[in-house]
Amino acid sequence: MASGEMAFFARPSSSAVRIVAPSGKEQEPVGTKPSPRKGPYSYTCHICDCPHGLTRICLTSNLDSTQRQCRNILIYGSCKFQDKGCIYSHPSRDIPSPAPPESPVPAPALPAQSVNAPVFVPKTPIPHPASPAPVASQYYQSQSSSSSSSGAIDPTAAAAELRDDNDPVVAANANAVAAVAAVTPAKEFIPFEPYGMAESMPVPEGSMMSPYANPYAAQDQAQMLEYDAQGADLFYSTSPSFVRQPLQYHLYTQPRPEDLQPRFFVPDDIREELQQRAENIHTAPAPGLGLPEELQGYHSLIPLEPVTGERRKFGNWYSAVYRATKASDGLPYVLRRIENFRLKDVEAFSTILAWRRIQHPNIISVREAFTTSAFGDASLVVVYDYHPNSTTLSEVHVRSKQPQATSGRGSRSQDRIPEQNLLSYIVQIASAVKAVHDAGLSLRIIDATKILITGKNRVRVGSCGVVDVLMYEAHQDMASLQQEDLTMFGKLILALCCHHPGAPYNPQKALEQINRYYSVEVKQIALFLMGKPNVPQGKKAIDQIVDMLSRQSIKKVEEAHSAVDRLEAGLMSELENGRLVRLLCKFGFINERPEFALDPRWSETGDRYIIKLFRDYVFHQVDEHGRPVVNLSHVLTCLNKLDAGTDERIMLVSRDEQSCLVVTYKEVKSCIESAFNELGTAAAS
Ligand SMILES: Nc1ncnc2c1ncn2[C@@H]1O[C@H](COP(=O)(O)OP(=O)(O)OP(=O)(O)O)[C@@H](O)[C@H]1O
Repeated sequence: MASGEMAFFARPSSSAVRIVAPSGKEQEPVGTKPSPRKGPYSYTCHICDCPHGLTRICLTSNLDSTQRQCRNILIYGSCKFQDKGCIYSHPSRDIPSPAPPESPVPAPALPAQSVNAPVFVPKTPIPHPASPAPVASQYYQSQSSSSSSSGAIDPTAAAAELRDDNDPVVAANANAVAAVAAVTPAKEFIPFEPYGMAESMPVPEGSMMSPYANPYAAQDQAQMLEYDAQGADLFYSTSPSFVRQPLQYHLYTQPRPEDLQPRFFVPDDIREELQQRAENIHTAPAPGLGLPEELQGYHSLIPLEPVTGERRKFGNWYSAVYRATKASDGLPYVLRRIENFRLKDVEAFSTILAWRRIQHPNIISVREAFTTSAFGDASLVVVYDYHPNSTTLSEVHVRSKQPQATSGRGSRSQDRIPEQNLLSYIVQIASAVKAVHDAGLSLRIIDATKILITGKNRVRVGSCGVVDVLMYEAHQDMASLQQEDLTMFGKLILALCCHHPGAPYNPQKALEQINRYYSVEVKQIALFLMGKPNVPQGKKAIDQIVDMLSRQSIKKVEEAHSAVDRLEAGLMSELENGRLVRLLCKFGFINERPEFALDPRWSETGDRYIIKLFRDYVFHQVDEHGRPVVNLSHVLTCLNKLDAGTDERIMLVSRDEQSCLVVTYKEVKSCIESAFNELGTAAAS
């Protein structure tokens, strides 16, 4: 850790604060303990030996105490000890409480309006001039280490000590301490530039790369934009009219200390996946596609496959797939449209009701079905759950052409499917088939183009119920339909093993391929599904496959449990972040509030002043060169200690560096709670 950072974590060994006389005045030798009433600078800390007996905060000053206004007036608005021996001056009770200490305003070189203007900060670091570089923070840094042994910390002594120095540069700095503190860059707005810091950050030992490196740095812009534009040119005759910046999935948590990663942030791969899905849901429909604006309560239709080129068929019917938003719940759904379908019997929809009851992790849920003329023809539409960023098994493993989904996961793998992945697919599909057969239904189509990969090795069978409506008139026997399901399942395995859709039509060659690359287990399953039943009743059953897969099923259950554990751990880390965000929201409600309860200085006085100083301590630290310290680990550490309300003490220094308060996190926490409760009570009344 950089030495500048260490200063943040330096823990004062004592809360005693020595008051030092300004130069030119006589100073009592350190160690003597005169009566607090005797001399202007000869008293010790409120905490250890003050007449107030305060144990909460320690206030310091280097002014004459008889002239100096009591800080309790400044902070609490009143002093309990005003008539009981407090040595400071108290204004008449009729006079309103003065404002808290303010930073000295530097000589007005700029018009008043410019004071609050955003500060321009060049992106490239500007070399700091020799003077006035070593300012107060540098002093604190050295003092904090020495003070930990002496037990005395005195920020105002910085100026005094610097003045004593013969070095004219340092002496000039001493005069500039207060002014510099007033215009310290800590108050400036510095745009957060995570990757801008990469060069200055140390690379942890043993790390393969800088923890602050942009994970996308290797990708060139064109590559990233390809993701952005993917599908748009392919799918739409007119290109989308908007320009969108490519999303950098890891931008928001960089830079971050590597050791904090597992505890405070969801793993990169999971976050990227979830963000891609969220982004996928919010893609807007391209104009000029001639799609209906509204359709039985669905709007914002967007095609999920190319609208130009070869028309897609579903059996004998032309078909199209759209994503649409349902007006009643605002969620995205998939509409599978079958063109030019004339429904002869509304009873055909009865099977859709049966499908709606099937909720299975490997089946895409069926929501509803209806007919519509909104497309200009008589269309059948079946509505399914939408799984963003998914792609079909065919696109990834079977089909010879390039993937064409709006935003599918990964491109087609030319490689053989690893045995474990293949078995995982087989177990999941067998589970789906079993659920459907147990419900007295049949899938009627088990094909690589209709099975979606919706996550890592996660498949779901789709397009359920459509064939039931289309073929309702045929009144086919359910038992034989289920037998057909099993045969189709076997064909699918052959197609996947050979990653070719024509493989099932040359089973001999396909089995040779399986022999070469896969285990006997896979071959036996494929043979059983494709072959003739060898059971007395003359029928194959999905339960037989489930039995054959029992060993694999146990493995997959274990893997699924591990995956759940991993996700829960990720969720847990975000849970912590949620806690910190709530804390930051409280800060936001309290700090810099312009007016509350008719008091324009509410957020600057009383407990709120401590909160303001704590905010500065957490976020507005500067290093020895006056540069802002953007140190996430400092922020997280402070906020966690605050949330826990620890007894650890920290020293809060006012912006003018004229006073400091030594408080515990517990005390800051209670200040925040009381200030926030005040706001909450007022909001509720
Ligand atoms: N429920 C769904 N959620 C998300 N995307 C889906 C869903 N159903 C289908 N899709 C996507 O819609 C696209 C088109 O689906 P479709 O079933 O027509 O597949 P296909 O590969 O084009 O098959 P075909 O060649 O038979 O048309 C696919 O890329 C698929 O990823």
